Amino acid sequence: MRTYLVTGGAGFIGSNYIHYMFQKYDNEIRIINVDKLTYAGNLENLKDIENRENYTFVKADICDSEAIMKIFDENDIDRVVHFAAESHVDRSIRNPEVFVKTNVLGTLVMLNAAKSAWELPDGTFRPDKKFLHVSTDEVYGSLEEDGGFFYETTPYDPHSPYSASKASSDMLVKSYMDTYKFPANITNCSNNYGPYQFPEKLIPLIINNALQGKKLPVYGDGKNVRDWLYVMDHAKGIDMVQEKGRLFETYNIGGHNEKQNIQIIHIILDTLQEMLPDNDPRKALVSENLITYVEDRKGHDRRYAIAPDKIKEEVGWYPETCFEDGIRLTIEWFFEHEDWMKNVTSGDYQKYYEEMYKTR
Ligand SMILES: Cc1cn([C@H]2C[C@H](O)[C@@H](COP(=O)(O)OP(=O)(O)O[C@H]3O[C@H](CO)[C@@H](O)[C@H](O)[C@H]3O)O2)c(=O)[nH]c1=O
Repeated sequence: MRTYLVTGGAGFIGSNYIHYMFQKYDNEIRIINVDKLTYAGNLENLKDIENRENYTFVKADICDSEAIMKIFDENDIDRVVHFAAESHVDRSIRNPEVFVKTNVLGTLVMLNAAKSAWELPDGTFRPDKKFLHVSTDEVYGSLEEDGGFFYETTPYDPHSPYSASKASSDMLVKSYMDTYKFPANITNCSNNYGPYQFPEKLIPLIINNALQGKKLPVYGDGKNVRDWLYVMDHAKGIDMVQEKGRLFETYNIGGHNEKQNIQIIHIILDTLQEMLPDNDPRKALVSENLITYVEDRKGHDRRYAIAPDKIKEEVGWYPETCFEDGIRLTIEWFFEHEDWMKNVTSGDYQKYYEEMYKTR
């Protein structure tokens, strides 16, 4: 039975990945989930699988090398899938330190722990051990509005403290592959959306605000473009890269679904109107009048878009969920999980929201 060590498995993408893996492999795998449970990590995301015999949760910080080494000492880990990261660009602009600590130093700790557990006396690695580092397309910088794509060969040009920290972590993984032949892959994904996403990110924030008749903040002119990827497609892509991809390679994972932010907001409003029953009082609150243009994000990247070729040709992966279906599934999930949203938006979130949006 293959044993996975998943970091950040209580977060948005990590918890979707764990769900995907149990749906796919059921009792053929074991998953150990290590998560620090920051504001963005939530064990509620894993309620339905927490009692499985082949699942273990460990509360630990990836920067705590002793705690991480202990997991490797006590378990024969076959796969590491490294999600744990500070991920929100706006937060990184206000407080970069924690991004460097978690994303850069945390990745180094994970690399060192896996290396020492997997390395043989002759400097080669135990067969069939693999590390996958989950990263972002933001490391490539920003594209022109009217064309071009990110390729795996595109030079790195990160702009925000967040993307700079992810670029640094990618470089560390690359250095371990180049120097030690450490068995790893890097994936760089586009913007994810779907169940369990924390409402600091555009899509869940707009859904949550619209349902309460709160303003919908649009940064700048609203014409920045993101390439939206349904999170379960991403989870599948990660698994396929790890099992079918060439070791030491980078694979970009994109949604091939470019949309301007303002288009996303209109689609959400239309879909909410369509899905809410006539007798639901929230229906009257959902309105285009809530759209409010606010101060732009500092250094706001204009456009991200990933070329589909490499992962499709080499691994056979492509995004299966069209945006129309993905956004309906997402909204449906938020309708069915009102308590989840209430929980994550109580307490600290209110403070964050007021602080972040008070000048906006
Ligand atoms: C929260 C918020 C965002 N925006 C804009 C800023 C961006 O152009 C776009 C999406 O913003 P965010 O949801 O914060 O996502 P973005 O900055 O693109 O970064 C995401 O996507 C990246 C992948 O591209 C991930 O690596 C990041 O971890 C993830 O946070 O919407 C608004 O106009 N208003 C808002 O209130």
